[in-house]
Amino acid sequence: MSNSLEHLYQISKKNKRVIIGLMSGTSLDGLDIALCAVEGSGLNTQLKLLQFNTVPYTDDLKHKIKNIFSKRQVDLEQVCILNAYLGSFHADLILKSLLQWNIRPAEVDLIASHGQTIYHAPAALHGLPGWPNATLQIGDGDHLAVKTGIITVSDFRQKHIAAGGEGAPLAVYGDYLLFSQNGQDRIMLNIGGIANYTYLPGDLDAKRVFSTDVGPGNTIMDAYMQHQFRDKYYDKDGELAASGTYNQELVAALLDNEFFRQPFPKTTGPELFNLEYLKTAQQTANCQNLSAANIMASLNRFSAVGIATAIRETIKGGTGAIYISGGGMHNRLLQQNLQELLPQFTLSPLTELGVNPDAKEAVLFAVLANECIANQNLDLDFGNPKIPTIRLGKISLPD
Ligand SMILES: Nc1ncnc2c1ncn2[C@@H]1O[C@H](COP(=O)(O)OP(=O)(O)OP(=O)(O)O)[C@@H](O)[C@H]1O
Ligand SMILES: CC(=O)N[C@H]1[C@@H]2OC[C@@H](O2)[C@@H](O)[C@@H]1O[C@H](C)C(=O)O
Repeated sequence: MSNSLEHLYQISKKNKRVIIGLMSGTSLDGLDIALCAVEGSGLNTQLKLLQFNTVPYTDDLKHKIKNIFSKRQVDLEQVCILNAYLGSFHADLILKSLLQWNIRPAEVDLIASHGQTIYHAPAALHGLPGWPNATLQIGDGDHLAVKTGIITVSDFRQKHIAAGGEGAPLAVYGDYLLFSQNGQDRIMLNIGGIANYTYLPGDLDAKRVFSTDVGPGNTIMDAYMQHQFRDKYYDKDGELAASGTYNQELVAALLDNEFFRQPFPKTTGPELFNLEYLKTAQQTANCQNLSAANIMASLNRFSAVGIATAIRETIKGGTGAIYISGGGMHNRLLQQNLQELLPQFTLSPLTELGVNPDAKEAVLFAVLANECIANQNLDLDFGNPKIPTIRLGKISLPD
């Protein structure tokens, strides 16, 4: 057996693994690096976050990714180059973080790399009869494995599609394993560029568990801020939106899309929710001349209503606990809007469950890599063809 294969086999037999989870999401703000100690697997998984870093991308890198991100036509040479570049660059960022944390690469068992989504095209979005769900993440795992010397699991979404899903949300697996609680209905809400949540019923019935995207979190707000104000990437603390008033007609027009009528679970992305989407809604609502503050207030309300409506549909007439993660939890107006729209629910930051909310998605990928490598059957069955019971990810060996 080769050294790497032997090493992989040894790691698969371990009961405790040190795993680095990586996430670079649709907001393109940087790379989240979560160093995790994972014990056990499946329903016996215990996870401790040992270290966490977010390394912001430079404006130049953001610009280069944006040029090929969620666009139907791009420069294919740039896609090809960025695929190799991001893999290798993420490896550099890991090595720097490990140095900072005083940890040798040999102490790490696995890297779990999400990569950078550059296009997400579920069939419901591309609408081409007979063509499959599809999604594309770049930043190849081989570059991470070779440069760091650490076995890398990456490209988690393809097998999900191959097995009947849409390639997302993958949060369902980790959320179920880490956060299910007997006796409490939970919504694990993540507000990134796109907002999604996992429903965890208090009776722990896996057949009722699901994760779904619910529409925009920050993505249109961010796009509008960046377009309107060259030096602003997002509406810090929701201040601009809070200085305006939302326009009811515009909010209604924003909500009037087939995506909101599709059943759960469903997925989406900035391929749909972008500035063009806003422009069309403004035309429908006949409100092209709103101030920037009023547009931001409307977009903020739109995100909140989309999220709240989906949650109320999931836990009909009930109450429950909502644990929030993702950058949108720092947007005060969005939080106020959500609390107003969901008066029967308790909204808390994920910190309350002992996990850094900014680290959550990176942590969830560490859990997926752990499941991929664990020398045990996957003891998960959601009974939902869109949430396949399958090990996800591709394994890259360093030599
Ligand atoms: N202080 C803040 N005030 C308002 N918004 C904030 C603040 N901090 C972060 N955000 C928002 O959060 C976004 C980043 O969130 P996050 O990193 O969770 O998204 P992501 O992981 O890239 O997206 P996704 O989960 O869709 O892949 C920023 O682009 C911004 O819109
Ligand atoms: C294709 C893709 O990258 N989707 C992301 C995105 O960001 C949030 C939402 O849209 C979610 O569906 C998914 O990420 C999380 C981590 C998931 O798969 O659960």
